[in-house]
Amino acid sequence: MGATLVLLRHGESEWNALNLSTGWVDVDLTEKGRDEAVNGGKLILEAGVLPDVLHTSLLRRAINTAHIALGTADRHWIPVRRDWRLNERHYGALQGRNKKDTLQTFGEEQFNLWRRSYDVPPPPLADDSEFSQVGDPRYAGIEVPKTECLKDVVDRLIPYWEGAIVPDLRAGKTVLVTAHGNSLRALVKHLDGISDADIAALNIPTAQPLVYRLDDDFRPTVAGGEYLDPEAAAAAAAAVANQGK
Ligand SMILES: O=C(O)[C@@H](CO)OP(=O)(O)O
Repeated sequence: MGATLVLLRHGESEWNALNLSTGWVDVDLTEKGRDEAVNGGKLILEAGVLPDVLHTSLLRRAINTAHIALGTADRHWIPVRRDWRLNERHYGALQGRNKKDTLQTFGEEQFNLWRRSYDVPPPPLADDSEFSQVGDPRYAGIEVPKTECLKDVVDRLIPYWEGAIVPDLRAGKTVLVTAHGNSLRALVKHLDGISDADIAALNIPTAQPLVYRLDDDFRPTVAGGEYLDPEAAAAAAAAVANQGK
């Protein structure tokens, strides 16, 4: 039968604009980020990949991107599920730190390991840090991470993929997932079977819809999916890759 999945990273956030590592810190979109979300919604509308259901993280940059994009596509009314398992990777003690400063202080090799390796988490964040989410009511009932590597994100995200998103796809719904650079890297790694080494080179651009047509086993029919605006997506992904330099 086949199913359609649309992945959308949030538009530029206030901390993207300041080049700060963000993770679970709940910053909003910039004006540019809101414009990017409108553009993402237009692309979705023009391509006719109209979502029937939305899955988002618990972070306002993803929630607001979905709200704006779906409003633009006239699909603001579809049902929504929000889950912490779609949150950005927790950036540990790097949350709130400038990426360029981190690179200069610790060197490029360590910076790249923390930023893009599969299994090296940044140092843990202290619970009493102003950037900690411990005690935030939205995470009642779960143990808030102190840091995460991409493997940790895969481990917490796949149960949600299998338990919440796949059932919607199986029911024939077109599913929109609005999430984050690294939580979407984790999902794409799983979908495309990307190796632990190769995932380091993958960057997800802000607010560029990425469409996966899936087969009956929920595997991509086209490896890597298809960006609705491939040129803009490639340029924006290259800009993400170069943050810190
Ligand atoms: O700061 C973050 O949480 C992420 C996404 O914005 O950054 P990076 O691309 O460096 O992993």
